[in-house]
Amino acid sequence: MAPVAQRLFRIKPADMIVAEGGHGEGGELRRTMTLWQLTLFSVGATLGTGIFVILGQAVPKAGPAVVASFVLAAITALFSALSYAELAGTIPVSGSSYSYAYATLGELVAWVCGWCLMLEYAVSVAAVAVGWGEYLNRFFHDLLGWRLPASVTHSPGDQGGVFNLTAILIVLLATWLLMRGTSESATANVIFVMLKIAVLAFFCSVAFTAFNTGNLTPFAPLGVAGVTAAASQVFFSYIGFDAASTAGDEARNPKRDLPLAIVFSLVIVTVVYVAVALAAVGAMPWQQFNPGTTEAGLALIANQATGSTWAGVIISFGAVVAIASVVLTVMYGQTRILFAMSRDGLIPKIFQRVDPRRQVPVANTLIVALFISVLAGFIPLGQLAEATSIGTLFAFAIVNIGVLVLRRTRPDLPRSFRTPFFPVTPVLGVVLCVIVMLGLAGITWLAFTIWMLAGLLAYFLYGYRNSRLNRSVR
Ligand SMILES: NC(=[NH2+])NCCC[C@H](N)C(=O)O
Repeated sequence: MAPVAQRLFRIKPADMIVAEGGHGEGGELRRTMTLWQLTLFSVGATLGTGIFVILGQAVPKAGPAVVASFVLAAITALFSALSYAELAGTIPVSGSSYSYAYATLGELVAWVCGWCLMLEYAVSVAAVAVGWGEYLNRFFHDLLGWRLPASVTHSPGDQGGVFNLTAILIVLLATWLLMRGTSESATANVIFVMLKIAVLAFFCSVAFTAFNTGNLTPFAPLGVAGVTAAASQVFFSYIGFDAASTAGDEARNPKRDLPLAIVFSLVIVTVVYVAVALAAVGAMPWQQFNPGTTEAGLALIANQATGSTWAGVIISFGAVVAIASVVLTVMYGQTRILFAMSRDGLIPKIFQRVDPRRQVPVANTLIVALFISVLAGFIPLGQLAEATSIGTLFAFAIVNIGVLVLRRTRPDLPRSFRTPFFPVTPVLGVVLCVIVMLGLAGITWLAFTIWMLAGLLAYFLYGYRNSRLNRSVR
């Protein structure tokens, strides 16, 4: 048996990761996704509750300068996106940053990364599902003048909530779709994304009719600190541009397409967000964005701008259909990450069992659905979103470090994309991730610490012993 340190930092060779991509027990994943589908897959995983709900919550922190916060968050995301693109083009498999860390920084870091990805994926699905419920309720309210009772639309303790049934509903619907197979879901996703962009464009056109430049001055009433605080909060809305990196095993031409899909999707969402944020703060004085009452914020602004509820009906209907696509694609991503971790022996085998008829990891999907439902039903949106961001930023930092390491240790590997201005870009990537993390609440840090300790415990009790690399390193 190898000494402990050697086992903790054992590396899974990049070539080996590439060679075994897509094989599970009982079947293989299919290579069906094109560049177009991969890009829209990432956009679909990104545009969601962040822009539809969290924008409204961030305005009181920064004032009209929330637009600058969106740009700041986009820049943070961009540095990490370039690192993702480089690693995705070098090690084009499913499993995202987890697989990259395994090839560069060793098993323990890979495990930590995979554990953070559960925050980025499973926990974020719960957050998104809660935002979905808000729009469903706004839709009922604006169309019928009736809403579901607070007891089944809020988490316990929040405005009389008992448990958030609406959020759980959408999780179950996505589970059902995923069980029917990937390529069908990818096609459905293209339609959802188109709809989502159409709804946001509609919002902009309505809000711009009520645009008042007076609303933009003073631009940054709460100063630079307000802008950065809001940037930490809206960072959540950018999470997901990396989603294509979880579908490497199902991409037709992963080496060429994954890096492009990652960068394209980030550019698309940045343009959309800045336009929507500008339209929102131009249409409504920032003082009227009240942190407690901005539920389904975009619909509310549109109603104010038009003086009637028809615009709200359209926006909330679109949001309900569109945010559903985030739940779908991100849940898909989570199952594929667990698939990769299970293949490596770090979590139990049940996660890599592929149903031979449907070619889908069925048990895996059901376990993920259960975990997400519990979170979505019982924890409020703000906390879920912050937990998502802190875990994601940590994983992003590791990816940036991974680029630095792999250039040194494996300069020979063919890279279909190289991050520009190396090593400045990945180093800045790490620094920006840390700055944004520092903007998150103390309670988020506490939850994150507990989550990480639980992860380490799980690793030493299970993964450390059952790792498939145990057979090669002796
Ligand atoms: N891994 C993910 N793509 N998670 C989804 C993140 C949330 C998404 N950015 C939104 O605004 O709703």
